[in-house]
Amino acid sequence: MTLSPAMEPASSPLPRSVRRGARVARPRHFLMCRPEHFAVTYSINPWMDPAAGADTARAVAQWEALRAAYLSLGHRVSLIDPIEGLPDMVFAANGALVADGRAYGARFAHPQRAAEAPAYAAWLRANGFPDVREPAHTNEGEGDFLVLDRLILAGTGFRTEVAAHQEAQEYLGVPVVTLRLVDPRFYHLDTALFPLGDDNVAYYPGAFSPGSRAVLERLFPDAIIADERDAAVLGLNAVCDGRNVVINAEATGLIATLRRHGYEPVPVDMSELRKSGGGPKCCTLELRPRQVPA
Ligand SMILES: NC(=[NH2+])NCCC[C@H](N)C(=O)O
Repeated sequence: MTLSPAMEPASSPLPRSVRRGARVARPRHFLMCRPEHFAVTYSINPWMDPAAGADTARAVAQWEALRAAYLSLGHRVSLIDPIEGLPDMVFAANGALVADGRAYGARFAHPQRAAEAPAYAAWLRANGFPDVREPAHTNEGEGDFLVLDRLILAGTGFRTEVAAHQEAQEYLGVPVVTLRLVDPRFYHLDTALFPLGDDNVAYYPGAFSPGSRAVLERLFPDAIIADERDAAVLGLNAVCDGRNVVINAEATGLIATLRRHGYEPVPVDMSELRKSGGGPKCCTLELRPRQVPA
């Protein structure tokens, strides 16, 4: 039933636009890498247990379903060729940070992934993003840099160095806000927080230092707060286009909360890729074109 404005309850917890179902999706351009060489052969985060093994065919099937979900939502997906011997290359988010048509290249914290950085930089240069900055400091791309409308949130504590936050800010000319991660299960910012559009976010407070939690409360008084159960299935490793939220299916509490706030959850099964510590967002690098001034 649609309420006429006069009939709306005086103190509804949600903004009027949400009650009218006005969340608007914006089409995106994503870069992905098919996990043909996916494996868990080393351990650089607490999710990775080489002894437990991983099923490459299952990972590919889950990844194909993720790609199909993006395409069905009207997004564009480009592909970078996977490289043998780089089992984590499927996690395209770590390959760079692309904003306003320019790319800030990655520099991985662990030697096992180092060769991914030049591969992603070369792809970007050959595919419409000639402006790729070679970073002087360790950073794992969109794993630790999340772009909002007016600022970039940047994680540190496990992988990306604060010096890289400053380097990205100087290069891109966008304010970069440093957030300190403290729980090793949430070693990248994109495992603990995702942008919702409209300069709002969803996050799990327990992943952040007290000071960073206070920063988040101050910046995002209307944020969606996730609990530990949803965080522990990597429910925060989600991709929102402003309306649809592609999210791990097991994050049932967060899925219900998102729906209540007017978002359209699109659950996906990423259980095989989670054995490496990844979810939908990790598999997805957003390619943001140059903004043409209005
Ligand atoms: N954007 C992400 N959170 N990527 C997940 C990367 C997973 C990979 N095994 C690593 O530890 O580096």
